[in-house]
Amino acid sequence: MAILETKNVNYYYQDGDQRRYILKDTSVSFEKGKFYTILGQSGSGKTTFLSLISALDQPKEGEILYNNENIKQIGYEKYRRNDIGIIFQSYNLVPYLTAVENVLVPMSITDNSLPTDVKTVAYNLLDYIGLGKSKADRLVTMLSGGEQQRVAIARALATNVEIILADEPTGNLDEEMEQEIVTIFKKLAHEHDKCVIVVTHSNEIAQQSDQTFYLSKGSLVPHE
Ligand SMILES: Nc1ncnc2c1ncn2[C@@H]1O[C@H](COP(=O)(O)OP(=O)(O)OP(=O)(O)O)[C@@H](O)[C@H]1O
Repeated sequence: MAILETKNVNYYYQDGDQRRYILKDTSVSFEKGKFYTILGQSGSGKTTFLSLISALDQPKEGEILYNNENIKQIGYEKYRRNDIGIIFQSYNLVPYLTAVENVLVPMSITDNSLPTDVKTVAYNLLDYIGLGKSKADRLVTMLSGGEQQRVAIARALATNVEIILADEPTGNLDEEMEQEIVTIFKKLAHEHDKCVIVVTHSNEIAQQSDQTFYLSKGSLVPHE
């Protein structure tokens, strides 16, 4: 069963009296336990699509369903707070906080029920993702790019969400680090039953995913 679905989603920018369509009648569905990639040329609308399923922006027409419920009904803010984790190319961590403090931020605002000892959960998550206690207690600006992106992944997982969304998560990383991050995404999907959706330019990453969609001329087409 689909955990996330778009139904006849349209998105366009108004250019004078013309509408420039970025997404046209887009209907796709995503399941738990799968690692998806979205490929497409620069400017094709990949980030736009991700911002719609992240509820950072809203479709002009059509619906986005989480567990069969329109995210508009759930409430965009509530959906963002409780149901998804987002990872950005530039990490978007809070620079004056330590790694573990960054992971604690979403835990303090979610409505999801979490264990009482959230700090232990945060340390365990960082450890799972490859950052031990000494790095967890370091200011994030004192960590390497790859380590910062691991913190961002731990932060995305901290509220126990089922959907992980990432926009060019390895865009700032070297190949070795990229592979390590991709391995984490695969594990999250296959061992922890998450739905992982990654926007990327990389065919190498796409080849490692369970399903690739190619975005072109407003359509998201499954890629064999
Ligand atoms: N505020 C805006 N007003 C008008 N056009 C916009 C606006 N924001 C984005 N666009 C256009 O929408 C199109 C899709 O942008 P988007 O960032 O989603 O593409 P992308 O596939 O993620 O590109 P890239 O791979 O380069 O990041 C682009 O042509 C962009 O110029």
